[in-house]
Amino acid sequence: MTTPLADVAASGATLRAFLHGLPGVDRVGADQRAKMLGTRSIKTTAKAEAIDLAIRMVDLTTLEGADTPGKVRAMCAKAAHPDPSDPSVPKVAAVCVYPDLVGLAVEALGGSGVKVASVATAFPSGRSSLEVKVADTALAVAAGADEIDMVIDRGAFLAGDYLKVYEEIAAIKAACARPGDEHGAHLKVILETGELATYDNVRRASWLAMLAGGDFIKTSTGKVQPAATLPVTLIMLEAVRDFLAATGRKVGVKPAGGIRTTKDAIKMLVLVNETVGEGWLDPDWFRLGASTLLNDLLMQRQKLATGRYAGPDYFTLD
Ligand SMILES: O=C[C@H](O)COP(=O)(O)O
Repeated sequence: MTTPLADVAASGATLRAFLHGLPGVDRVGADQRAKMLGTRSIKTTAKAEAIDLAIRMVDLTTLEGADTPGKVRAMCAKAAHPDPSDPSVPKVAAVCVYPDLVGLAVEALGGSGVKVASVATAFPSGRSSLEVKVADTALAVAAGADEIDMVIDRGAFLAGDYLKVYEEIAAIKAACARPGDEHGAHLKVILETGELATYDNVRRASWLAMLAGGDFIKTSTGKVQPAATLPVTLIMLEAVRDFLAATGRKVGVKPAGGIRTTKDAIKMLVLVNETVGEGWLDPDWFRLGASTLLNDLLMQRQKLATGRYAGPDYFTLD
């Protein structure tokens, strides 16, 4: 007898049986399909729309030990007005920073509509106790983070301790709650696909994160290679599509790490359109986590509008 979806995490054994019962990923098929979709070209008018959509989907990110208040303030200004000389350029979806910089980002972005995302849970390795991870999350939520980007415990996942990973995600989801806010901070669950070894594991980790309550599944921290590849993003998109069909709950997807060019971003949008359709072509359901993509989107946007590139000093540094 199959375990109902609501009960799959009743024990480590039921969870394992469920995750290992998911259909295996055809590796060659996934690579080929992602490659084929990655070669699709789009028309100029569609390209202009795609660039603006991609800008609206960017989680503008800085996750460096050397991040200063000044750098984060400058990034927030850019997030709200990517090109101050052109008010037709849309704002990005969110900025993404370390927990100690959330308060500053909230203040800098006040009223702009740009969300503040914070990494948490001993990012990027995730190697700490659950107590520390919950406290890390609570700090960011209390400082006003709209979104939490947590990392899964890859060590536990690869050792087959799926229940530990599930319970940790559920605990972090609980730490996202905020008094007077029905949903609390949105939880993005970073799988760090570059450490998961197989596409089957990417599918299993996607389901695990969604079953445990993740609002988004995210490929990578940006600190491990390979990061947001097309095949991995494809597998995660298929997972959210199948999860919606099975449970009625829609989950978002965020590829992050190594997305640097307009071409990279448009390939991602084609993948979304062809895999899960227009329902995910929205910043509420699809994000592009990137530290340096925005400038290229702005350059290509201007090239489309004017026929020429701005000089290299035109846009502020990412
Ligand atoms: O979440 C976003 C990533 O950390 C950014 O990675 P990136 O620097 O390769 O764009």
